[in-house]
Order: sequence, then C-alpha cells, then structure tokens
Amino acid sequence: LLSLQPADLLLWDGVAHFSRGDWYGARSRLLGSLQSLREVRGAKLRCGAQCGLGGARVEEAVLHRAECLRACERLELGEPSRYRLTQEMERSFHKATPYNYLQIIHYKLEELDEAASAAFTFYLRNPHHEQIKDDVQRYRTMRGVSKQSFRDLEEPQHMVLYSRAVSLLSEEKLGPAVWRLEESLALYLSALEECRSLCEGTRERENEEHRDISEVIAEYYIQVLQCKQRCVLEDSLRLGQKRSREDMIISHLALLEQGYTKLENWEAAAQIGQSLLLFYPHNETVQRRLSEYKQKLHGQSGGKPREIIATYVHQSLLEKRLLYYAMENLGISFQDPDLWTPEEIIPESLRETVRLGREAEEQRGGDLPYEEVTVTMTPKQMNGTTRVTMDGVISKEECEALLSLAKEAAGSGERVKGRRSPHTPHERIQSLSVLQALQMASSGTVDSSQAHLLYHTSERARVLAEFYFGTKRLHFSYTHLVCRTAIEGKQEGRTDFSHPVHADNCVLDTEEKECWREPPAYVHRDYSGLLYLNEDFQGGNAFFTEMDGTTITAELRPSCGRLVLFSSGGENAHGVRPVTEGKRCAVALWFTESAEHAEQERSQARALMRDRDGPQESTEEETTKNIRESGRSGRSGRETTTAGEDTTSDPERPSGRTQKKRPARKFTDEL
Ligand SMILES: O=C(O)CCC(=O)C(=O)O
Ligand SMILES: [Fe+3]
Repeated sequence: LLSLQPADLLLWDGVAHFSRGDWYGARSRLLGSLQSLREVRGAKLRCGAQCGLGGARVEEAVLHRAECLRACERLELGEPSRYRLTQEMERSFHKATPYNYLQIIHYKLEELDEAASAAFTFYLRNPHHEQIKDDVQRYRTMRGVSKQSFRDLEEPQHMVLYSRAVSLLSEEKLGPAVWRLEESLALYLSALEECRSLCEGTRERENEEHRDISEVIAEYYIQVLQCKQRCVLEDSLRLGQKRSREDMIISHLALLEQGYTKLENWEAAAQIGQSLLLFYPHNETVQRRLSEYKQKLHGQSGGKPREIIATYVHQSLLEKRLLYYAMENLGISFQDPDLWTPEEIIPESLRETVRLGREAEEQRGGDLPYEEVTVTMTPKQMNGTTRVTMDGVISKEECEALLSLAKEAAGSGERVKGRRSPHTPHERIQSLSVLQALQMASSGTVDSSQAHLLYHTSERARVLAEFYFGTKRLHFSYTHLVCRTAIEGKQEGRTDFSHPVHADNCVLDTEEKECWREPPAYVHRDYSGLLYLNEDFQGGNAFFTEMDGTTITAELRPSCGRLVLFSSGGENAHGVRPVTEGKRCAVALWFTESAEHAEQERSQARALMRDRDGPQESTEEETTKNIRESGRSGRSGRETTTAGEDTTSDPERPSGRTQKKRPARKFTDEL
C-alpha cells in the first residue's frame, strides 16, 4: 500500500503550512507530495508490466487487462480514490507547481542553492511565467548560488546524457559522444514506453451504467491511444526554452548517424540510416547516404533498421490510423503530435484540416502560454488577419462556476438584474463587471472563489491576446460577464440580431464601407475578446462581416472555453445572431495598448483581490513595476514585501507572505 499520504493531500497540506509560514512543515510535505507521486508511478508501472493482454477478442483483451490493472493497483496502492488525482491536480504536478512553493521555502530557510534549483525546475516547465523568470534572474546575482545551482531537479537522465553527447560531438570526441548517445536513446525509449504504459489503468469514470459496453470500451480505448500519442511531447524540455517540437528519436538518430560516419563505422551508420527511413521513407538524402554506405561496405546493404525503433514506429502508426479513423467517423478530435506522420495514413477528407493545423502550429511555434489551450481557427481559416479562435481556455468546471456566478448575481436583486437588451426587444441582457463581482463577493452576496475566477480568467485572456498577436503590453479597458436571454413567447418571426453588426472601436459606416475612429465609439480599445461559457441555447452564433455589414466572412458557434480574439477596428466588423431560446453567456473583454487608458476599475478590483487574499494576485501593471523595482532593490524586497514584490500576473504563484489565512476551499484557488 501507498506508504506516504496521497500526493494531492500532501500538496494541500504543504500549501496550508506554507501560508502559515511554517517553512519546515511545508517543505517536508511538498517534498513528500513529489515522492508520493513517484511511488504511485512506480506501482502503476509494475502493474502494467504484470498484466498481459489476454483474451481472444479485442474487447475481451481490453477488459481483461483493465480488470487486472485495477486489481493489481488496488493491491499495491489501496483504494483508487486514495491516490487518483483530478485532472486539475495532474496538471499542477505536471507543471511542477510544488517547486514554485519550494523555491520560496528554501529561500526563507536560507538554502539558496536548493532555492535556485527549485526555481529553475519550475521555470523550465513554465517558461512564460513572468515572475519566475524574474526570480531566476535574481538568484543568478546572489552569493551562495553558483552555475551548478541551476539544475533541473526533474531532469530525465536521458536529457543529461544527450546534452553531454552534443558537446562531446562538437569537440570531436566521437567515441564517447556516440556511446552516450546510444545510452540516452535507450533511456529515452524506455521513458517513452513508461509514459505510454501509464496511459492505461484506472481513471475517472463518468456514469457508465447506462451505456453500451462497446461504446464505453471504444471511448476508453481512444483515450488511451490519444494519451499514448501525446507521450512524445513529454520529456523533451530544452533548457530555458519552450517545449521542443523536435522529435527526440529522430534527433538522436541524426546525431548517431553523423557520429558513426565520422568514425567510419559504415555498418552502424547504415543501420541508423535505415531506421531514419522508417520515419521518412521517401527522403532522398537519407536514401543517397544509404547507397554511399553500401558502396563502402562493398555492396552489402548494412542490414535492417533497429528493431526497437521499427516496433515503435509500427505501433505508433497503428495508433494513428485508428485515431484518424475515429476522427473521421466518430468525430473525436486528435492532434497528431508528430510531424513525420505520412500523408497516406490520414483519411483524404481530413488531410486539408490536418495540414492547416500543422501550418498554424508551425506559424505559432505551437507553444501558447497555456498548455491546454489550442488554436482551433487561425486567422487564415477565419478569412481575416487579426482574428483567431482558441479552445480549452477554461475547463468545464470553470465555465460552470462562472455561469453560476452570473446566476447568483442576477438572483441577488442587486443592480445587476437583467434588463431589456438595448439591441433587441426579444432578449434580456444581464451584465456583471469584474469589480461588481468582487464587491458582491466581499459583501457575501456571491461566492468569492467564483468572483476570483472571473478575475483570473480575464487575465488569462489578456495574456493570450498579448501573446498571440505579439502586441505591446495590453491593459484592460473593460471586462464583464454578460448573458443574453431569449424572452419566451416573443421569438416568432424575428429578423433582428442579438447584437447588430458593429465594430468595437469605431463607428461603422456600411454605406461608405469605412469605420470612423471617433466618439461615441470606444476609440481606445485595440483588441477585443469573447470567452464563451455555454452552448445550450438556440441561435446566438457570432459572425464577422466585411465593412459592408452584410458579407459574412466567418461564423462561430459559442461553446464552453472557446475564446475568440480580434483587433477592435472595422476590419473585424461583427455581430451576434438572435438568441431564440435559452441563455447565452460570455466574458466579454476589451484591451488597450495605452497605459493611460487602462480602466480604473481594474486597479480597484486588484485592490479587492489583495485585501481578501493576500498579495499574490496582481496584473500586468504590477508585474511591470515588479521588474523595475527588483532591479533597484534586489532580493531584499521579499522580506519587506513591497506592494509589487509578492505579486504576479499568474494565479499559480504562491505568496511569500505569512499572515492572512486563506480559505482552503478549492485547491486551484491557491495556485
Ligand atoms: O457576444 C458576442 O459574441 C459579441 C458581443 C459583442 O460584439 C460586443 O459586446 O461588442
Ligand atoms: Fe463587439
């Protein structure tokens, strides 16, 4: 049985000790949570190895293995409810969240070397996290911190060897380089296998009782395959960079081939060449080199590819085929993480979509600042230049929390009750600004974690806009949670819109096909965003038009977690189709590049966040101030805690402060 407490409990508990300033207590619990996680991983691996694939038919085999895994894990670890993590929690560990607390704890305990390495470990997995970048920078200037302090505490061994091999290769120390590359390739392949095998086993089940068994199995199986495919994205961190998109196996092979060629070991070189051909069967350069090796080998071809690699490629292609099949026929989504996938295995009807997706990813380097967020419609796909649609910006639970916030606020009888929509007599509209939400939370009218979520969510959208459009720093101009509700019995023969075509920062003149950037338009708004929260209503699609107001260029169906971002001018005239049944809710956001026109409300909202929660939350302005101040005052700021010191633009940053209890409600709140 699991000898430690479950990882999530330990993390919780560690954070609680952390907020009380009990550094020793926090440290042991946080380290314990990491250890506990390793223990669970180990047990799952043992079980995976133990449970074969018995049974004659596929369903049987899958069921049998699942059954075996469950029994084995129960024996090794106890009840699944004890060690199974929520997705949210998995994500926290994946992002190495405990290390962000640990770095502060080590700092407080004057363990600077450990502090620096913990900070560095967190930084590598959160390269867009402004505050940690800043912290790492500051550790660099401290006495007691050396170059060696900046090590990745979770660095896989194969990466250590790989980096070493690369430098040996550049020094022309071929023998030792090749030797290390071989070792690191073997380790990488086994780490990959490890990751892939962890995809099976017990997981959260949703009401399965009433469903067809084959459906349940198919769904489970698809999830497992998707998970396995994603494994190549793991463990390929490059120091100080965003996640690498290079395939680790292919990089290894390319270097090995180089090494063996220089060593004039033609046989080994040929074997590697053959292995590379598994990924790129039509690659002429590889083919040409192979015939060179053949010459050197006096006509002998140098044999076959490495078996272990052939097996992997074969297996992976099989999985891809099934997933593409399911994508075509069952409408599941599958983001192929590999760039080498041959076109032949992608069903024809999907090729265009897949190609566009890849292009978009290459365009953006594929690394949005939040892992769960994906671009689902590029500017090109939306027929514009500065408009984009992303999915996965917030989770289902978060959508629900925000919807419930809207409901509570409306039900409270305070100012935010629904009123007639200014745009149409057929709908009511209800609006709640971030500040209103926080004020209502202070007076106990609404749930404060939900109000905080609204604040953090808007910050997320701001970061995404800044990042995707590569703009200057964006400031909030206005943000509110807005719901449009169809008035029952008033929907017959509607010809109007929920929101007529308009542009957000100029007065649209559809006759002249011009947009005048002058009052009464909100001329300082530069970018607009809409984060949708639900889809259970009729009508209500958003659409973009030419400046004539009638030629539709893109249309989009709202859904939970979907964010559309666009520049606020006439190039993005847009409107909303009538909502004819139900309630359509969104967080609407407008940003400005001009600091002078940043809204007052945001700073008041920020102040409220701070009052309640301690100073870890902040926004862009404070982060900027931070960077500036840290230049002057150095690390000592942390003890005196200046306003900006313990703050960040990211809710995942823990506060170094000790007072102020925080309600330990939802864990994500604390992160
Ligand atoms: O909710 C939408 O999809 C668009 C709303 C809008 O354009 C606005 O409020 O300016
Ligand atoms: Fe608008």
